[in-house]
Amino acid sequence: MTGLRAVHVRAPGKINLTLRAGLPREDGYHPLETVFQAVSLYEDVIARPAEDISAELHGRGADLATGRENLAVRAAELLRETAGEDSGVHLSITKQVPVAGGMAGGSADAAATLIACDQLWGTGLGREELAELAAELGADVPFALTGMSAMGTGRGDLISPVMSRGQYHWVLAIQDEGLSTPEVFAEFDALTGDGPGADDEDDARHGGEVVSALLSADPLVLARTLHNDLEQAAVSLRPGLADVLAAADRAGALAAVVSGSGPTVAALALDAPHASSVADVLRGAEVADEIQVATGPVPGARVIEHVGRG
Ligand SMILES: C[C@](O)(CO)[C@H](O)COP(=O)(O)OP(=O)(O)OC[C@H]1O[C@@H](n2ccc(N)nc2=O)[C@H](O)[C@@H]1O
Ligand SMILES: Nc1ncnc2c1ncn2[C@@H]1O[C@H](COP(=O)(O)OP(=O)(O)OP(=O)(O)O)[C@@H](O)[C@H]1O
Repeated sequence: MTGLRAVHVRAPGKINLTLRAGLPREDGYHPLETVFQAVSLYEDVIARPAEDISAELHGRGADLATGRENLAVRAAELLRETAGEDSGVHLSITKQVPVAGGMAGGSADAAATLIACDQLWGTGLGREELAELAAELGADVPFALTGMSAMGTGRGDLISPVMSRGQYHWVLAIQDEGLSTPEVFAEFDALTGDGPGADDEDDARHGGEVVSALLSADPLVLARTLHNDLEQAAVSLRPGLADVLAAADRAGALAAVVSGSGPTVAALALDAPHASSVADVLRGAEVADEIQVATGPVPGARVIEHVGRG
């Protein structure tokens, strides 16, 4: 124990700029090649010393489970066990990232919790060991630690940072009712059969295109590279998403793509004023429950405040 009274950590949601998925492996996971960008919708976790591990949720997640079903609680338990710690923590989590929205909100909670508890308990584990725990918790958790822009391979959990120039402006079309990630992957399998997958020659080229687009700082160049292999599966489960994609196009977005397993649609704009005008048009089109603007890339899970000893 460090004697700290509280640690506040913030972690971002993500968009998959490009995502290529292959055929399922023996463990059921799909090999991925994806380029992530962390965006300015955040999860805030405040960790305070307590006897046991518990959580309370505010914002979007107010009705989510606060027991072991919660990925943040599992993150605290895993860290406690790994570090041989015997103290507990109370987690106060404020969610901005849509729940089950394909933007990895639960993963951001888990990443923020690992950092917050590590600081609170003074576990002495390094960033690399925390990244290993992150991968145990879920495929999207390691990226939430790293943030910015990165390539994800393996299950999407092997992260290599990617250079990016400039800020990109996004309009996010958010739905109240989420999609289940395993169901979207199962629909992807049903639609692809044993067709081509991530080990296609084209795929490596595609990831490379996004990487050079990010160096250009030009949203028009990035727009041409957005792609998601899971989009068709998400649209098949939620046909209304086709209307969102079409409405984003009509609203003048440079390009739009379903993020990860959906249902959030991310539409790329030229700059901040353009994002605000695309957002207004999309609100008027009434194709989503909520429209938000966000920018990226932004940093991964980081400490905002330590509340001192005393
Ligand atoms: C769709 C993405 O958001 C893209 O970044 C991620 O691949 C999903 O990552 P995640 O939600 O952290 O996924 P996990 O919690 O590890 O896995 C949930 C379920 O999603 C499916 N899953 C996930 C990742 C992956 N590479 N292949 C999969 O098939 C599996 O059915 C798995 O049981
Ligand atoms: N802290 C948490 N926040 C949100 N969901 C959580 C959390 N812990 C567990 N869950 C469960 O996980 C499910 C998906 O969570 P999440 O919001 O991370 O979805 P997602 O953004 O689609 O994830 P991904 O993009 O990583 O697939 C939720 O429906 C919920 O049941």
